[in-house]
Amino acid sequence: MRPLFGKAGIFGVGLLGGSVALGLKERFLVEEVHAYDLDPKALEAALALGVADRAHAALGRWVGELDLAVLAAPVGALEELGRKVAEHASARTLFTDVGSVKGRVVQTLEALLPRYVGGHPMAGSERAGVENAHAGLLQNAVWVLTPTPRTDPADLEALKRLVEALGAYPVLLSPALHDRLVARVSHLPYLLAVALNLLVAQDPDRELLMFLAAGGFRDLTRVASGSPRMSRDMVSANKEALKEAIEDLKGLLARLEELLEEPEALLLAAEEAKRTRDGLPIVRRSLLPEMHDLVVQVPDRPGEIARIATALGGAGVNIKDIEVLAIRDEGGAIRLGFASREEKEKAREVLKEAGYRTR
Ligand SMILES: NC(=O)c1ccc[n+]([C@@H]2O[C@H](COP(=O)([O-])OP(=O)(O)OC[C@H]3O[C@@H](n4cnc5c(N)ncnc54)[C@H](O)[C@@H]3O)[C@@H](O)[C@H]2O)c1
Ligand SMILES: O=C(O)C(=O)C[C@]1(C(=O)O)C=C[C@@H](O)C=C1
Repeated sequence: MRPLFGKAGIFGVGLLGGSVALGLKERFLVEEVHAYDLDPKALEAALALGVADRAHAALGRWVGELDLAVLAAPVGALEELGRKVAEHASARTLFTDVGSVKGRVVQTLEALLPRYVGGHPMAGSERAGVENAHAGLLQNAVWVLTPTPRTDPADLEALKRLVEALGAYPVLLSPALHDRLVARVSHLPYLLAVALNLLVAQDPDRELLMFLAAGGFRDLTRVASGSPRMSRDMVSANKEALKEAIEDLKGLLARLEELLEEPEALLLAAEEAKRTRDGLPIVRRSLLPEMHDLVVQVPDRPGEIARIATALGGAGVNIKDIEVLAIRDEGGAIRLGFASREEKEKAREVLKEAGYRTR
C-alpha cells in the first residue's frame, strides 16, 4: 500500500501534534515525519519517542519540500507561526491545523499559505506535551474540517481521506459555525470547570470542600487541570461565540434556580438533561480492535502477573491487552484481552489448570 503523503511536517510537537505524528507513522500514512518546535526539549522527546524522524529547531528550505504540514501550536501562536512558515512554503504542501478555534485563524492562514484547510480534532486531554501523545487519542474522534469558498475541493478530499485513515470521522463545518458550536460543547464547559474550582478556592471551608469532592465534582472539572495558558488562549480567541453561550447559560441557571420552587417542572428539566446526556454517542478510544476479554482473580502477592503471563506464554497464548482492574488487601483482578474467542478459551483453560479463577 502506498502512503497517502511523502514527507509530513508537524509544527508544534506537543500532545496533539505528537498524536497526529504517531498516527501517521503507526498507520504508514506518510514516508517521513519532520517536527518543528520552539522548545528543544519537545524536539528531543519527539525523536526519542519515535514520534518524528527528523527534528528542526529552525524553519528553512525543508518546509517547502513537505507534502503535508500540520500546525499544532497553541491557538494564540498559530497565526504568527503561519506567517513564519509561509516564508518557506511552496504549493507542493497541503497545510492544515488542529487549533481549537477557527474563525480568525482560518482567515489568516488561508491568506498566507498556498494550500490550506482548517481542522480541529474533537479529542484531547488535560495532559499536555509530546510525552502524553498517542495515536489512539484521535481514534473514533470527530474531526472538524472547515473549508471556505477558497478551498480547493481536491485538497479537502485529500484531508478527509487522511482523517479517515487516522481512524477519525471528518465533519465539514464553516469556521463560524464551528466556533459557535465548540463554544458550547468545549469552551463553556472549560470555563464552568474554572468557575466551579474558583467557587471552592474562594470558600472559607476550602480544605473541607476539597476533601469532600467526589466523582461528580471531579468528572465535571477535569479539564481545569489542563494548561491554563493554552486554555486561556483558546477561550479568548473564541470570546464572541463564548459570550453568547454564557448569556444562554446564565438564563438557564436563573430558570433552574426558580424551578427549585417547582419540583415537577424541575423534574422535567432534569429528565430532558438525562435524555440528552444518555444520548451522547459512545466513543471507544483505542488503537486495539475489539478484544475478547477474560477477567482473572489475582492474589495480592509478588510474582502473580509474571506467573499468569508465563503460563499463557508457555501455552502459546498471546496477551493483546492487559489492565489492572482493582487491587484490595486480599487480592484483585486483571483484565486480559485476546485477539480471538479461541485464544480466550485456551487462556481460560490454561489459567484454570494453573489454579486461577476467571470470568
Ligand atoms: N489539548 C487538547 O485537548 C486539544 C484538543 C484539540 C485541539 N487542540 C489544539 O491543539 C493545539 C496544540 O495543543 P496541545 O494540547 O497539543 O498543546 P501542547 O502544549 O501539548 O503542545 C504545543 C506544542 O507547541 C509548541 N509551540 C508553542 N508555540 C510554538 C510556536 N510558535 N512554534 C512552534 N511550536 C510552538 C510547544 O512547545 C508544544 O510542544 C492547540 O492549538 C489546541 O487548541 C488541543
Ligand atoms: O480533554 C478532553 O477529553 C478533550 O476532549 C479536550 C477538548 C474538550 O474537552 O472539548 C478540549 C479542547 C479541544 O479543542 C478539544 C477537546
